[in-house]
Amino acid sequence: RLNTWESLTTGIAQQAKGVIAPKEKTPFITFVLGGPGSGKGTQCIKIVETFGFAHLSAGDLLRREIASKSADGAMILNTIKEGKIVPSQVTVKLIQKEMELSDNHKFLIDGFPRTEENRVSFEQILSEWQSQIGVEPNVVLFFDCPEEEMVKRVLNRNEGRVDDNLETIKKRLTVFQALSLPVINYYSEKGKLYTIKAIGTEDEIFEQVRPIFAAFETVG
Ligand SMILES: Nc1ncnc2c1ncn2[C@@H]1O[C@H](COP(=O)(O)OP(=O)(O)O)[C@@H](O)[C@H]1O
Ligand SMILES: O=c1ccn([C@@H]2O[C@H](COP(=O)(O)OP(=O)(O)O)[C@@H](O)[C@H]2O)c(=O)[nH]1
Ligand SMILES: [Mg+2]
Repeated sequence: RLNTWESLTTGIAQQAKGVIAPKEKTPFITFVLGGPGSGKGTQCIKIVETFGFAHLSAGDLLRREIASKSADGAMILNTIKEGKIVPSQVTVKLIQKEMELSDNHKFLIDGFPRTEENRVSFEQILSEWQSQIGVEPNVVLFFDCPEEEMVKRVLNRNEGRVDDNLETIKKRLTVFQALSLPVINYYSEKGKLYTIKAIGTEDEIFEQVRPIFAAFETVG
């Protein structure tokens, strides 16, 4: 019997690709959290290479909306320039669509949830899809990085982002402290949080990340 997740995702996958690709596996969801410049995106690439996850960057999905000149594009651009958080319904819808279109069942959700409101909205979606197996992510990674290091990295990022300037970075750090740390604390209390000391080389940091996912691989 198809569960809710399977029937939903199969229907959409068929429409999109013209093939029947039933999803047999329970989704495995990882949230990747940490301040701006803490190295989330960089480590996600390594996790994808090593463990075969689908990488969904909330920031990339929002930037894609801006680039495609969609109805929400101008609002998203202004919000990002101000270092504020886009309304949950917009971000959750984009993430949901990507998950439905993916052939993968292992998801890295990078840079989301950034607020308690983001978290609750996403968990509501999960609960509709998979009421039988709970509404929590399986793993929450927290890249813990000193502010001065994050500022240095963001100013050197060179991706032409409208928010990678000192003025916006200061706002983003304030938003991170006020709105995102409560989400991290929530998952810490739930026993889901894996804190990574996010200083050192990319490879050194990945050696802290690797055993977390390796442990889940052996469990199955
Ligand atoms: N361990 C590291 N040491 C130095 N620079 C890093 C490290 N990891 C990532 N960077 C660089 O810092 C910048 C921010 O990294 P990124 O992965 O985009 O972070 P985030 O997604 O958390 O904002 C990028 O230019 C990246 O190349
Ligand atoms: O769930 C999200 C993710 C991102 N953003 C916005 O997009 C910006 C860039 O996010 P991204 O994750 O790309 O930045 P990073 O932390 O990687 O530097 C943030 O500052 C927010 O303004 C948002 O509103 N909601
Ligand atoms: Mg990023």
